[in-house]
Amino acid sequence: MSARALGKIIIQKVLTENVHIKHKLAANVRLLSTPSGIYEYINVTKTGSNGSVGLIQLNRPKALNALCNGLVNEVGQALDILEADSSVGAIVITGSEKAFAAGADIKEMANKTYSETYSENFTQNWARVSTVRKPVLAAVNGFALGGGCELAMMCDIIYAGETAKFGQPEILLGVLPGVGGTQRLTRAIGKSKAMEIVLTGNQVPAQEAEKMGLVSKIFPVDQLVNETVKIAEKIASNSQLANAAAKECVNVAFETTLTEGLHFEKRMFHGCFATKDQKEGMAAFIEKRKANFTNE
Ligand SMILES: CCC/C=C/C(=O)SCCNC(=O)CCNC(=O)[C@H](O)C(C)(C)COP(=O)([O-])OP(=O)([O-])OC[C@H]1O[C@@H](n2cnc3c(N)ncnc32)[C@H](O)[C@@H]1OP(=O)([O-])[O-]
Repeated sequence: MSARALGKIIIQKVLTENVHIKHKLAANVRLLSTPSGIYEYINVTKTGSNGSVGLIQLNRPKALNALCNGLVNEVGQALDILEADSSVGAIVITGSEKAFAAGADIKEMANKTYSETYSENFTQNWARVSTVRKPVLAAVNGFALGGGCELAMMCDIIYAGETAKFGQPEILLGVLPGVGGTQRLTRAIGKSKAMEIVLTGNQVPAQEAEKMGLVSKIFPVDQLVNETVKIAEKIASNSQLANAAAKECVNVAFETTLTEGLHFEKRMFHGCFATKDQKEGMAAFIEKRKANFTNE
């Protein structure tokens, strides 16, 4: 089958069974593929007005989007492409209604030895998500467990469907979270709650996760992706330079003292005055018109 025919089938799949992209958004969907061909474990499209939102949908339904090495590599490739595409201002990562991702692929890693994990530097390819400079939003329906919860936490904003469930059940497998679960969870919700989740392996419903501060907002299951794309579209309409600088500042808040963080933020703010987008944004306000940012 030709790549074009395969592409058509995948687009149709995206439109009909996957992520409830409504007609307005679907009209903008364009298929993206790797340099070497079509993805096996994910669907990647550009959506929103002018294709300004990159949408990555994890698509390994039989294994509840378990994060095998191939899937994680594909997410990395897609992020490279979307990061390099100047027409994309924000990225959304989602799964299916049943599962965002049920964790790292247990079957794939069950027989690994310590020397293999150490020499391969197992999980190093997961880090790509957290190094993306454009805003990344997670739209979580269903299970976000283990590495799935960690993947969501690598994103900048987490939105959840009403029936989403978060958890770090690695302890039940005789291990512990390995791609940031203990660290990001503790920073997000504090020691006691994080410890409870990590040590019990219990699943936390979306409503509870929202109260703890892990989730920013909850939407009905069938509206989650649409609503997340809408917010991503709004973010994508900002200056990409200002977005990246603001994201850097918020992330620095996790890594440094308040004094250092305030200093860094002030310097980044000063830096904005070197951009055309600052001139355009402020002129647009004064002239009572919409800003037309050029990311310069
Ligand atoms: C690496 C960095 C550190 C991260 C570590 C981790 O994430 S450790 C992981 C932490 N995560 C966990 O411990 C969660 C493990 N998963 C579960 O506990 C349950 O699947 C469930 C509660 C999510 C859903 O229950 P349910 O009764 O609705 O569904 P079901 O159970 O019938 O599953 C359907 C199919 O999906 C398959 N599959 C699912 N997950 C995985 C996986 N992670 N792997 C592989 N396969 C997985 C499952 O085997 C089955 O396939 P089969 O056998 O029919 O060919």
